[in-house]
Amino acid sequence: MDIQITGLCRSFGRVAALRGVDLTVPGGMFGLLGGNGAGKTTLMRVLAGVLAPGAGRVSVGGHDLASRAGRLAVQRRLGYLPQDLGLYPDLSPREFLDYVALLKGLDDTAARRRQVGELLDMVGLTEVAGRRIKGFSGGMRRRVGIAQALLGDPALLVVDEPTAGLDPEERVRFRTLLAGLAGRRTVLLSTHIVEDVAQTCHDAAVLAAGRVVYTGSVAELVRTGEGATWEVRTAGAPPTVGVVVSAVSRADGTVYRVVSEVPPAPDATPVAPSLEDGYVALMQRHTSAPPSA
Ligand SMILES: Nc1ncnc2c1ncn2[C@@H]1O[C@H](COP(=O)(O)OP(=O)(O)OP(=O)(O)O)[C@@H](O)[C@H]1O
Repeated sequence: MDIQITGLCRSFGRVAALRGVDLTVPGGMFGLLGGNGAGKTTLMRVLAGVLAPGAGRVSVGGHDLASRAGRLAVQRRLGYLPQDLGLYPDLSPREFLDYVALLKGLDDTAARRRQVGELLDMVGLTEVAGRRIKGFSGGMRRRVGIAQALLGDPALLVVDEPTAGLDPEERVRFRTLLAGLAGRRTVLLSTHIVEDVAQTCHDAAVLAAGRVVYTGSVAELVRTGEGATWEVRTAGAPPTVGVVVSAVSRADGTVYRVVSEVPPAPDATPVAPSLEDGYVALMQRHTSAPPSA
């Protein structure tokens, strides 16, 4: 289910959260990156029909979100995992999913139970399906969250910061689960964890201050860091030019990885960029460019 967004604006009082977003999401798994306050959650909430769009046009699977009929049509085919999904701690995942399925209008008891069972299986919670959610780890709770979003087999899955706060093992497991879901549906993954996008998405967009500053392939975003990623070995002070993205301390000094348009030190060595380097280079160029109207 493709998404076409043109000139989308959305404000909260005097705060302009989205300031003319133009974006096309073709399908498959698509990453939406951006720092705190960039507008990611606002965009997700507009797409999920939780917030009405301000100015601009948003079309999802050919349905225009400006009309109530369009929003309803999209909501029927959309699953949403918000950043702060409230789970009922005293329910088991089976009870919780059954409850959400009822709210979503799955009235046929046998079909509902079958679907809940299949989803519990898909997210790897069958063995704990009868236990109370309150004893679950962060990763298990997110898996309950993704299962509720998948009720009704939506063609579009909108997932907001799903791996924040998870330990590395849970994070890897959760993002692999998401990537597997993208086979036959569109998954829009909003995150500020660059590595999650690097490992799961072919295409991505970057939001900054309510605008799209990059949209295209992840490989191309990595290339933004080419010629601007360096290593500096020193026993002295850290480089003051560019952005230090990592510092590995060793017995003979520290190796700094630096993103900078110019060599950050006379003996700096150019290195191949990662997605994080490309992202930092993009943000650097964006913030040093004169503001557009
Ligand atoms: N309900 C609201 N009322 C007032 N301001 C809001 C509201 N929601 C978002 N904002 C503001 O809009 C801007 C964009 O916020 P948003 O939550 O969309 O960004 P984000 O990219 O998701 O950030 P984060 O990664 O921190 O969640 C911020 O300045 C935020 O303070």
